[in-house]
Amino acid sequence: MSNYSCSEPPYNYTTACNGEFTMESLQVRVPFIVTEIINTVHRQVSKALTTDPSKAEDGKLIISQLTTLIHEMSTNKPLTPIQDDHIGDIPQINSFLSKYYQENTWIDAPFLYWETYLYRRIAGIFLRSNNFKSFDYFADSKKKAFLDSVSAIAQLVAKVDLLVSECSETSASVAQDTIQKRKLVGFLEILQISLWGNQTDLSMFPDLKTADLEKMQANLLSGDNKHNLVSNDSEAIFHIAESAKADSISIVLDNSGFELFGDLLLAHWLIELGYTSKVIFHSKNIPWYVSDVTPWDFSYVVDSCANKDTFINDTNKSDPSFLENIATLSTMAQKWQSHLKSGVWQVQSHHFWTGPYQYTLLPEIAPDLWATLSQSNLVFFKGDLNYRKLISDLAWPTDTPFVRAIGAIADSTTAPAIIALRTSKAEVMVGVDPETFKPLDKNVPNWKSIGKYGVIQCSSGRFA
Ligand SMILES: O=P(O)(O)OC[C@H]1O[C@](O)(CO)[C@@H](O)[C@@H]1O
Repeated sequence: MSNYSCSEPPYNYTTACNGEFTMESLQVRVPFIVTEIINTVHRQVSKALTTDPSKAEDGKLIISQLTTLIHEMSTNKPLTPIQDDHIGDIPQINSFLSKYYQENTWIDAPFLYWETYLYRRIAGIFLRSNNFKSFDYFADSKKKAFLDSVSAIAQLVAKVDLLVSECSETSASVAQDTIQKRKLVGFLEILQISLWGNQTDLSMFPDLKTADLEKMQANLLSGDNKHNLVSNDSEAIFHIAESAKADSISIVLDNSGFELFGDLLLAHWLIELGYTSKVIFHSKNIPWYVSDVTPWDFSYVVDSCANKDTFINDTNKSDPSFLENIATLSTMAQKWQSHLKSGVWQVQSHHFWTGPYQYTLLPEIAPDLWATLSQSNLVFFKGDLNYRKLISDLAWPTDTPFVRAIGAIADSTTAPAIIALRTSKAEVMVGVDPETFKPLDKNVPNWKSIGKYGVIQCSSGRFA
């Protein structure tokens, strides 16, 4: 029996309650993603047939388990316990499943639950194999989307480098309040870069073409996206950042590639302008929602940026301004590499991030992680899934205050400032004024789930 009600908001956001988008996800979008994984493994099997028969057999077994999974989804079977793969989190996930969602089928279960269940179950299929334990079935698409972003990356690095140097100017001829204004303007820009990078997510757009990616990035570069920001606490965030130098700031990452690049620029800004002495990046430890960052992706992106050859090809090799930007990027990324060596930047992974839990449960389910996050003054949560978990994926009325929706982790005596940078790809949203959302409700079909609108929201926690 499910423990939610579809009749009165706020209710759990489920396929059963919310027809169109979740149903489309269950029947089309997500099966497409699983089918792409099957195709990827199939290519591995074909290669291994003559050279490594045991790998080929292993691959075939994986394909059959993935096929079973698609069949269970399409025939709306109950969500069965996940087989243990011994990385440590499955018993807790299964007991959560049996406590709250026993006997739920795919359609009954909350969208948040069945989708996280699916990605965790897929990871288990690979982790339990002999030859594919550390195989990242999403690696190729993540790499491609990153390399396709070259033009936007080159332009953004130049922009951020300039903003940092303008804000760091120490000459007596520039008044302090001018520097302060520049810092505010720069901070607002950086937040926008990190926010809109979240549009380029390969689970929402699994078939993302280079031209579509470039179009999204062009909207970010031109500033057009700013009109689609429906809730914006950026100035409040700036004042919290300014009010006290933090020992650490945390960024709970979402997608690799272009979005991660924007997050690295945010971290660069925070260190260069002295807002903190340490940035902790929180990544996933298994392939997740197609393009989420794993520690491997993190190193790949930083190292690729440090290496000038990554982006230079026959088309751009004689473009002087491009080459200048790539040189700037390389210098900046070499600094990032040394931050990673010295611990100024740290990448941490925790099982909690790939569980099904809403973040009100963070202190209870992962007290160690919550202790780390609480030591940071600011914790940035990137993207749609983190946002849904922050607000327990409930269909709150759209003008519910963000602080109310995130519940206990907004505690005003102990909690860090919690910041959401999210482009909206699901029907749940809070903290938007009626004069903003009412016209959208009326005029833009499915405006909350099309990935075009964004929010920058903040709970001030102990800085209230
Ligand atoms: O990468 P993000 O921003 O978390 O987006 C992924 C989310 O968007 C969706 O496509 C729709 O909610 C889900 O796959 C997932 O919740």
